[in-house]
Amino acid sequence: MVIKAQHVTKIYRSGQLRVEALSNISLEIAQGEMVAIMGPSGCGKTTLLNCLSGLDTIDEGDIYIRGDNLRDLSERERTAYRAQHMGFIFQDFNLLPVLSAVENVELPLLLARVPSQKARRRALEMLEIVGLTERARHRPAELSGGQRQRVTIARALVNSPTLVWADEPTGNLDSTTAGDIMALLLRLNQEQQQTFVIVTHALDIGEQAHRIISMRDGKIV
Ligand SMILES: Nc1ncnc2c1ncn2[C@@H]1O[C@H](COP(=O)(O)OP(=O)(O)OP(=O)(O)O)[C@@H](O)[C@H]1O
Repeated sequence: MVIKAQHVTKIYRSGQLRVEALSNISLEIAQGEMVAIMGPSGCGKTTLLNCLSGLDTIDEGDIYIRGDNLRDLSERERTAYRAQHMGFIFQDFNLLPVLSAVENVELPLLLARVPSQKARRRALEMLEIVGLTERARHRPAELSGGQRQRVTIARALVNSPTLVWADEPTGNLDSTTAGDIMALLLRLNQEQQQTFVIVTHALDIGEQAHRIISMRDGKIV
């Protein structure tokens, strides 16, 4: 199992308020699986993704990524682990506005000290895979929403992560573009055996995954 969660509870506290966002969640996700996390607004989907990926900490339970208990890793180790083994696709893109598409995509490689020529080659390869070769020199502001999302995907996958986390990857795209993006993720999942965990509201997107994890009120149902 690539991911194993056992009895995970996550509580948000602010002042007197206490929200149990995850209640006693246990799950397993296998290498190469594409899993969709679905459920109504506020049920804890984003929280689950943030906790499983180690972006956020949990209050009770254990999360194992490829056998390593996240609890046993320091903040710095978890950050390094994410940089090496994980890719993130979020809805608000997080692209750097002053960099071109290819510069945005090669950034994770340069941060990992890959030589610049090699990084550029690999970034252009990824842009070709997502069908954006012609837009490589454009900045995010000069791209459409769907094109920006494809740059985000190229950047998330450029260092061949074993695990890819996507939070509403098609959230603000029209249904045709959303379908194209999902087809792209499915193809990459098949070709490269990467594991995908996708949070989505859209049933037509979720149904294309290998498995749907349904949540309600912080629990898996
Ligand atoms: N930083 C926070 N502090 C306090 N409560 C929070 C915080 N983040 C989320 N919550 C609460 O935790 C619960 C789960 O939120 P989460 O964002 O995980 O839900 P979601 O299923 O992703 O929702 P949506 O589909 O609307 O994005 C909600 O009740 C939310 O209000």
